Amino acid sequence: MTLSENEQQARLLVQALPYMQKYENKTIVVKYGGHAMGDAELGHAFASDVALLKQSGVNPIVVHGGGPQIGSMLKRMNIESKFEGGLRVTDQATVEIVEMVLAGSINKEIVALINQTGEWAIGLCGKDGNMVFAEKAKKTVIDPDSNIERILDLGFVGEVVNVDTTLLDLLAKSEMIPVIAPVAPGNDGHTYNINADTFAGAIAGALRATRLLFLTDVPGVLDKHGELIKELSVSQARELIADGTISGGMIPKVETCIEAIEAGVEGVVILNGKVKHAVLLEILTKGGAGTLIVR
Ligand SMILES: Nc1ncnc2c1ncn2[C@@H]1O[C@H](COP(=O)(O)OP(=O)(O)O)[C@@H](O)[C@H]1O
Ligand SMILES: CC(=O)N[C@@H](CCC(=O)OP(=O)(O)O)C(=O)O
Repeated sequence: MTLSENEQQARLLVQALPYMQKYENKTIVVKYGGHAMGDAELGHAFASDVALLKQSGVNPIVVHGGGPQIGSMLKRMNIESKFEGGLRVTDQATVEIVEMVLAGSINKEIVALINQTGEWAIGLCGKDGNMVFAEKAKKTVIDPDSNIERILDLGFVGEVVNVDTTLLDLLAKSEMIPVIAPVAPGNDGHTYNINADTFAGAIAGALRATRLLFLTDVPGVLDKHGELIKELSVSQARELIADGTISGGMIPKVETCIEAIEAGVEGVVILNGKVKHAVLLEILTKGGAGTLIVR
């Protein structure tokens, strides 16, 4: 016997109930990466997922990136840009563009998309409400030729040194959904450009979030045969980095996941932001959608 369309829809809605109960009043930080943006339909689907979570009693917080969008604006302005160790070398002219693109246009685009659903979003960056403070990143790399460790001077690239959750705690009790750009001040008065994954990890850690979701452009962490790994412990994740299965941009992402879990986040999920409604499928369905990393 085949189920009528009505019955199928009703079943789906009923199946979401235990997950709505599980996440009621819990904080879910969603990192929305620049590669997952750009498609209008996907953008609307993302905004409606976040809106639905808020409406069902969850406390969603969006942290967004915008690497490719910063890249195109720098190109339009004829400012050269390069990456070292996965981070954008950021001089004064670059940090001004980074702040303009991240805390300006991209932030407000996401806010507008969520507001169009009838929910209320508020656009912020680390500067608002003294939320995040940064200091100059102290990143080192091993020179492959000499095998000697060298310190990278990345200019105004920052590392998060403090998160004050006063504003976010206040917003959690309100109708507002925070949408945060990864830009923060330093005690030295400079503005710092922070990798959006790292920034999302720091926010989730400070809030002891129940879930931290990373929306990227692959289904999750893949094994040696390219198959999706549904669940990983911190130690298994470390082994996959050590044996080279996890490489490139996935290394800092998984390292951020590990740090977030060690800071008190219950579980981190890496999933494909190019799949429509990826957030809802992950949070409100049985199968989940990507790779769950837990302690
Ligand atoms: N084991 C792995 N599983 C999945 N992706 C991997 C793995 N190892 C390396 N990668 C690479 O990591 C990329 C995701 O990292 P990154 O490009 O930094 O994401 P984003 O720009 O979304 O933050 C994937 O597109 C893939 O090329
Ligand atoms: C220091 C550093 O590299 N900052 C990033 C911030 C944006 C970002 O991380 O965006 P995605 O998540 O889309 O990659 C940058 O300038 O590109």
